[in-house]
Amino acid sequence: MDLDSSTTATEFPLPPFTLAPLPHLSDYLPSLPSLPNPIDCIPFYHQSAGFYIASSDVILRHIVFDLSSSAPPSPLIAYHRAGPRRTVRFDPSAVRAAIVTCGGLCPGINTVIRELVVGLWEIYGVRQVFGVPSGYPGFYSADPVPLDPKMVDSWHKMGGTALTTSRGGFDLGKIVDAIERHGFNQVYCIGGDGTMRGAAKLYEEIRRRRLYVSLMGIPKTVDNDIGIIDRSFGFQTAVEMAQHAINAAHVEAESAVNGIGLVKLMGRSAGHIALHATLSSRDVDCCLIPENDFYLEGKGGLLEFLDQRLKKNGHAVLVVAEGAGQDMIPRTEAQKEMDESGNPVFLDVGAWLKTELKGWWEREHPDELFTVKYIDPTYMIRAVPANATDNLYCTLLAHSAIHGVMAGYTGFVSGPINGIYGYIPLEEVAVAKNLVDVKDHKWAWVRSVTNQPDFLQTNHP
Ligand SMILES: Nc1ncnc2c1ncn2[C@@H]1O[C@H](COP(=O)(O)OP(=O)(O)OP(=O)(O)O)[C@@H](O)[C@H]1O
Ligand SMILES: O=P(O)(O)OC[C@H]1O[C@](O)(CO)[C@@H](O)[C@@H]1O
Ligand SMILES: [Mg+2]
Repeated sequence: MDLDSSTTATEFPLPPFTLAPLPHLSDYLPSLPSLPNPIDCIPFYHQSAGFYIASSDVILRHIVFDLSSSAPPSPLIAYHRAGPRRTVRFDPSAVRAAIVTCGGLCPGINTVIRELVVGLWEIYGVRQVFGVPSGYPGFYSADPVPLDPKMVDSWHKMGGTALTTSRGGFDLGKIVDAIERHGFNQVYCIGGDGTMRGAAKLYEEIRRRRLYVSLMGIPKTVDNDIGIIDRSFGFQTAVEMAQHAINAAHVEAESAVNGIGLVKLMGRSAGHIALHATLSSRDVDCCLIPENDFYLEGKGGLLEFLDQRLKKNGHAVLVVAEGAGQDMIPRTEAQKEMDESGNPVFLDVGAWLKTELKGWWEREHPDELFTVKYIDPTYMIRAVPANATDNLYCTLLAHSAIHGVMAGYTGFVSGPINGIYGYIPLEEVAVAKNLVDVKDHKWAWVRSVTNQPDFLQTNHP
C-alpha cells in the first residue's frame, strides 16, 4: 500500500485488542463497601467532565502499526488507565497503609515515599501511614515507623531511601503474617524486578487468605530493565550524572598522548544507562553493553578499532556497562558469587579492560606513550536526589498508585505506557524484562554516532 501520495485523510479501523486484567478486591470479597470519592469534598477541586477515570478508559500498549500489513501486531494489548475513580473501597479513617523499599537505590525513591504519604493524607484524608524499615525482612523484624506530611516534607530533595532498604530475606509466610498482625490494609512495594517478583507472590498469598488488603508495586530500577512501562524513575537522573564521568574521561583522554578514557556505568543485564549516556554525550567512541557481545583481538575487534581511533584523533573514550563482557573475564570458582537476593555478583569489567588495553599497547607499540584513565562512578550516579523531571514522574506515579488502591484494585503496578499512566498486572511486570534491542533504531543510532564495530565478524582469531 502506497500512502505517500495520499492527499486526503484515510480512515482505518482499530485492530482488535485484549484488555489486560486488573485484579480487584471484590474479585474475592464481594461485599466490600463502595463510598463516594473523598475528592468530591475537597473545596479546591472542581471536577470537570472526565475527571474520574472509568473502567472503560484504556491505553493501547502498541501504538506503532504497519498499515500495509494485513496481520495486526500480536499480541495487541490494552491496559486500564490510572487515575481517580468515582467511588472508593476503603473508608479513609480505617486505612492503615504500609510503604516498603527494597533492592538497590535509585534517584527518586524518597520522592515516591513523600508523595504516597502526602497524597494519602491530603487527597484522601488517610491518617495512618507507616514506613517499613529495611526492605521485605523489615515487615517481620522491625517496628513500622509512622509517617506524616510534616516528617516527609523535604524528602524529595534527598537521595537514597529514608526507610532503608535491603536485599534477600523474602519470607512469604512471615511477611503476610506481619501484614495481618500490623493491620495493614494497603501495601505499597517500591523496588526493582526482584521486588516485583516478591510483590506478585505476596499478592497471591493475600488473595489466597482472602484478606482485605490491597497490595501494589511501584517499579524502581536505575538500570531501566523493567518491561512494559516507558522507563523507570531515576533513570534520567542517573544518565545525567553519568555525563560527569564521561566528561572527565574525555578531558583526561584528550590531554594525554594516546589517551583512553574508560568509564564503567551501572547496568547488570541491560545497557540502557550506557546507551543513553553515550547518545547524550557525543564524546564517546565506543559503547559496550551486555546485550551485544564484543571481542578484543582481530578483525572487527575492539583493539583494532581503538588503534584506528588513536591514530586519527589521538584519544578515545570508551563506555562500558558493568554487565558487559562478563563471559570474557577469567573467574575462579570462588568468584562465582551471588548477592543475598540471588543476583550474580559481577567482576570489574573496567579494571579487566584497562589491564587488557595496557598489555595490548605494550605488545604492539612498546615505544609509544599510552594512558588509560579508568573512571568508575559506581554509586555516584544513583545515590543522588532525583532531577526535576524524575521528581515530577515520581509524584504522578505515587498519585496513580494511591488512586488505584483506594478504588480497591490490587496486584497491580502503576506506570506510564506511551506517556499515559496505567495499571498493569503485577505478574506481567514481574516477568517483563526491558533489554536493549540491538536490532532497533536506537542501537543503530549509537553505532552511527560512534561508528564502532558491530562485533559480528565470525572469522576473528
Ligand atoms: N523471585 C523472587 N521471589 C520473591 N522475592 C524475591 C524474588 N527475587 C527477589 N526477591 C526479593 O525482592 C527484594 C529485592 O530484590 P533484589 O535485591 O533483586 O532487588 P530489585 O528489586 O531487583 O532491585 P534492583 O534491581 O534495583 O537492585 C529482596 O528482598 C529479594 O529477596
Ligand atoms: O546495591 P548493590 O547491592 O551494590 O548493587 C548494585 C547493583 O544495583 C543496581 O544499581 C540496580 O540493580 C545495579 O546497576 C548494580 O549492579
Ligand atoms: Mg534487580
